[in-house]
Amino acid sequence: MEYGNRLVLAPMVRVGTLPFRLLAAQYGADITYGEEIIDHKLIKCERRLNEDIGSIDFVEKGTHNVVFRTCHEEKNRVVFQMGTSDAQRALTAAQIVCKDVAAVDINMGCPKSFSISGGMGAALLTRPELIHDILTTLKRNLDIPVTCKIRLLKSSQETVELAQRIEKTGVSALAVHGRRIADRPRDPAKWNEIADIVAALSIPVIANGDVFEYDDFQRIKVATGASSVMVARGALWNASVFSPEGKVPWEDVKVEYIRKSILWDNDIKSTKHTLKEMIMHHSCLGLPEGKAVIKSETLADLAKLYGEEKYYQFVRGNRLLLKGSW
Ligand SMILES: Cc1cc2nc3c(=O)[nH]c(=O)nc-3n(C[C@H](O)[C@H](O)[C@H](O)COP(=O)(O)O)c2cc1C
Repeated sequence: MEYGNRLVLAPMVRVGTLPFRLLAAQYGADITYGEEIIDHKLIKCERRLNEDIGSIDFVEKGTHNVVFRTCHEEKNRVVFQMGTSDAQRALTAAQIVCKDVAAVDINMGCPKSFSISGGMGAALLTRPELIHDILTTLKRNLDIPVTCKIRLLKSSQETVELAQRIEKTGVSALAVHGRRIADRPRDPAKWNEIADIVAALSIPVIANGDVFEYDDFQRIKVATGASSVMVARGALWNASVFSPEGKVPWEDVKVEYIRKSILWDNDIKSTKHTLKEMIMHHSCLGLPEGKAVIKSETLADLAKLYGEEKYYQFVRGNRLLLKGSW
């Protein structure tokens, strides 16, 4: 996997499932991260080939609960992001998916109490020995690239020192979200502090924070010196942000996303969540469209709401025929 000069879809919980990753790739994303999945959860899963839709599913044993779904088409660009606080457990989990993904990334930036109380996400930032243990264990035992994603520490110097320690573990790249743990999404990302890290490291740094337009890719590259850029909210609100030809209207992106959700039989909760985020940004959930999305219980309901019943029926009726084109 090449980490230089890439446009990257950021990991996003409940958003970054297979249809959204394929959507971002269709518009130009080179690397697409999956949503963070906790190691404990993955360890309970078994790999199943889903003959009906042509996907590879990691399903909680004894259930039909799909924890991670991928497909052959994205094998060379999908990054599995994991939440962990333990090297051995992280390895056991990574070994379950490593043959079906392009790379494994460890989330070291999540500030949510769920992550912190479990010693995961941003909690790792204060434990460099544990970071070292996790990354070197994965690196030694996996044949695919290992990376991690961090936030900024209190001072630029502290972040640079940590980044240098991370580089020494042999990771292939480092993604840096240019905010501190206590910062809110509305606080501006500190591109200048990402620049300090880029200057101090030899491995590719993936700059992340406040990219909303295609032109911002160039702006953040110039400001940070990073050649690769990661986008979260800009992509969530309009996945065509990756397109050099400029954005297409968000309504069109939305319908394309619904079609992909139908095609890949996405978890309705994920599809609804993603649609709600789009609608909240561009319109208002209190209007009829938002209310109808909230009320929808199945992909069939959403297909009906957006006039995609024919497509829904076509996909249901032609699964076997379509498989050849996946
Ligand atoms: C809906 C949503 C879900 C997110 N989930 C994750 C996640 O699973 N793992 C992670 O490392 N960061 C997660 N983040 C943080 C983003 O990956 C990214 O670092 C942050 O939003 C800053 O990028 P942006 O300014 O382009 O939004 C999430 C962000 C959003 C908006």
